[in-house]
Amino acid sequence: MDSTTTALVAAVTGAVTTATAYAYYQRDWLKDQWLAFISPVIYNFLTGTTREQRALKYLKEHAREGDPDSVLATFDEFCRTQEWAMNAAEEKGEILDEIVRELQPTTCLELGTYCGYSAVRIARQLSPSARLITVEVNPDYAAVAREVVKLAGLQDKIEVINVDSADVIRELKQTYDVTKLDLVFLDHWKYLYIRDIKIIEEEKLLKKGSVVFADNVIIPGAPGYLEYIRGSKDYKSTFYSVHFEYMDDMRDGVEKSVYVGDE
Ligand SMILES: C[S@@+](CC[C@H](N)C(=O)[O-])C[C@H]1O[C@@H](n2cnc3c(N)ncnc32)[C@H](O)[C@@H]1O
Ligand SMILES: [Mg+2]
Repeated sequence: MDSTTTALVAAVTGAVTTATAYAYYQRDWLKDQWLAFISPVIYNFLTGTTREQRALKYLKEHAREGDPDSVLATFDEFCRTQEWAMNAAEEKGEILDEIVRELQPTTCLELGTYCGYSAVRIARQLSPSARLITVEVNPDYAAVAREVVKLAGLQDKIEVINVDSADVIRELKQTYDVTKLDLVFLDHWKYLYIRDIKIIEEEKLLKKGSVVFADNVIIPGAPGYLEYIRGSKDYKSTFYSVHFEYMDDMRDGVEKSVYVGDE
């Protein structure tokens, strides 16, 4: 081998080794991408339906109408026995349940509705006068979520808005008659957590004791948000180590931040 070939072989071997090591190091992230985006595309192509339509069909066939607990249990069953979906799932759901029980919020905002699993989870525990505004940018997901909410009988408590989260937050006071938010659930795309919490602050939508609950701060991960919220004197934050949704061998985390700043 001449020196050019030797250098080329060394460079290729080095690149492959580095890429393999990186992929191994990032294997949870890769698994997440596979579950969330790659495998459904293949299945959708083969069946001519979407995962969300398949989930809705399963819910309509198996859940008790007007019974939110049955809708949640059936959705969990679908995700564990049929297809994975990016719902907050049981373990994080129980933490969310506990927050709602303790806080007794009147006005709740969720960013990232998807099929409405966590919206149903939150709204089923709200008092008669309380409400949840949930925001979903994808029209197909929003349409499924509205049907899931209706199946659970919670359409009077949950408003599903199909607009980008930033636009809704800026309109909350004017258009949606919101004064302050008691509970904010951040569960849309992770890089948007920091953008949107800052808009929520600018709009002065938090009051002392408001809770901001952020999902998936480890997988896919929201490091910038964690650094911001933990470094701010306006929040007291607690991290919970939990399993990634429907994956008993993957660790994720959620961050509960209580607002203690000026109103
Ligand atoms: C992880 S899923 C939400 C899961 C849901 N909270 C649950 O636990 O049942 C994230 C959702 O956020 C939506 N999303 C992403 N960016 C958004 C934005 N800027 N505004 C509103 N929704 C957004 C995505 O379309 C996706 O459906
Ligand atoms: Mg999530």
